[in-house]
Amino acid sequence: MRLGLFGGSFDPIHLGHLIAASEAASALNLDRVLFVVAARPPHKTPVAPPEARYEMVLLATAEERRFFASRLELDRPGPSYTVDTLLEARRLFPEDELFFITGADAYRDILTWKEGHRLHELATLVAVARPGYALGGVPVPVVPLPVPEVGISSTEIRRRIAEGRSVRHWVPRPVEVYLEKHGLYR
Ligand SMILES: Nc1ncnc2c1ncn2[C@@H]1O[C@H](COP(=O)(O)OP(=O)(O)OP(=O)(O)O)[C@@H](O)[C@H]1O
Ligand SMILES: O=C(O)c1ccc[n+]([C@@H]2O[C@H](COP(=O)([O-])O)[C@@H](O)[C@H]2O)c1
Repeated sequence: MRLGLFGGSFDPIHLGHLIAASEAASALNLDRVLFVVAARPPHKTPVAPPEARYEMVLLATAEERRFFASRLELDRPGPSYTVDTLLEARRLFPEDELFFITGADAYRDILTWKEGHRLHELATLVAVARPGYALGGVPVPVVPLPVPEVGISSTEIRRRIAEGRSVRHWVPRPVEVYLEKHGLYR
């Protein structure tokens, strides 16, 4: 099995993530993509609690056969280091070929990540394009993946909600309902 792990804070998950994951799945012929919710990202402090971000990922991935929400980093104490996630994934799925997918912008700092210089030995690293960021300039071997440019970010979604503006069509409809129901980011 060719297994993709899409790492992110997902605060909240949005259409930019889903389009990138779908392009990666097609381009790399992935059987499954697990959306790995960074419970305690080492480099930033999410606004919504981990369980809420995970529930939104569950809602957003429910209708796509190949997409799954992953609790790997929620059920592990301490900071959510990618090296620990890849080692655990290799233990859980020893037969699978692993692909770790995230934005090209995130990889530019990869040498500051825990054991960042050796992550490419644990999985094929896939860097999806993001508007405003060049695909090059990553200091370790990665597979660059051009995807349709979607200028949506979680930061912009949180800002719009705080300003009382709609996020209709920025996130899947069930996520929009969840955000309203729980009053997140107001
Ligand atoms: N619109 C997008 N197109 C392509 N990649 C994206 C897009 N939005 C996010 N990504 C990538 O997906 C990964 C996980 O994203 P993350 O959960 O941090 O969302 P984000 O929108 O970047 O959040 P924030 O605005 O809070 O920093 C990141 O590496 C990011 O670069
Ligand atoms: O392992 C680390 O030290 C590390 C440091 C920074 C970021 N990451 C991972 O990079 C991915 C993208 O991060 P972000 O902030 O864009 O959501 C996500 O899976 C993070 O857990 C990992």
